[in-house]
Amino acid sequence: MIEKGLLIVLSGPSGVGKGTVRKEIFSQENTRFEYSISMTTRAPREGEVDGVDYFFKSREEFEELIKQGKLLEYAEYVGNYYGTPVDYVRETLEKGRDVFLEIEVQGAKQVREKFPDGLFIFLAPPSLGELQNRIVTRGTESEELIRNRMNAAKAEIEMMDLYDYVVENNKVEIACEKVNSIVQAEHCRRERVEKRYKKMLEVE
Ligand SMILES: Nc1ncnc2c1ncn2[C@@H]1O[C@H](COP(=O)(O)OP(=O)(O)OP(=O)(O)O)[C@@H](O)[C@H]1O
Ligand SMILES: Nc1nc2c(ncn2[C@@H]2O[C@H](COP(=O)(O)O)[C@@H](O)[C@H]2O)c(=O)[nH]1
Repeated sequence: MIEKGLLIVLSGPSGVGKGTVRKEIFSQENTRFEYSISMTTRAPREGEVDGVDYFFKSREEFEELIKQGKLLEYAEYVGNYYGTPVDYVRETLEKGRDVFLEIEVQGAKQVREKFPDGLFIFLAPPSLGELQNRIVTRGTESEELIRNRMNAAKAEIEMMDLYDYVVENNKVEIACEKVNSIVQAEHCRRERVEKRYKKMLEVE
């Protein structure tokens, strides 16, 4: 069996705290994941840096990437394209490194079809009221965009059953601990399967 990295997908509605949880996990010294930077046609927010937060693209550039098959998944979300670069993900997994995607649910569904062995975690808000409160407090979206994102959130929350795990983001540190534990448990499970498989091959 070829040793490959684990594909970890963190998904959930806008404003639930995916970015906050991901940044906290990546700031921890023992983190072994590689973050896949997404492509988007959304305009950069204040402080966002091209190649760090996203690869910012025009619609034409993005549609060209779709045509060339350069995206593992992509979705049109509230008027903008978002997508995951396929080469980076495949090359990093081949090196045996874990890849961490932070994406919305339409994209996560596509990844599940291509990587059924991935680990899919849904980050859930304590309530819709708190979700709205977080998007409003972040202060990055207009009232209209907040309404659109909240409408999308209701449909996204209905999809949480499709995930391997649901983690409620009430306290950031606890949500991070849970995500880390889920990943660790998945690695242990894989090691056990691998050992059993090797043993079986020895016997034959
Ligand atoms: N557990 C939490 N308790 C209170 N506030 C939180 C919590 N987690 C995140 N936040 C705040 O909620 C807001 C949204 O968080 P964040 O930007 O990480 O969400 P997101 O899911 O990545 O959003 P998007 O999908 O739109 O990128 C931020 O202002 C963040 O500081
Ligand atoms: N399907 C994908 N969704 C993505 C990707 N990168 C980010 N996202 C998600 O889009 C929404 C909106 O993001 P924002 O930065 O404009 O707030 C959010 O849920 C992100 O997680 C991607 O590559 N593919």
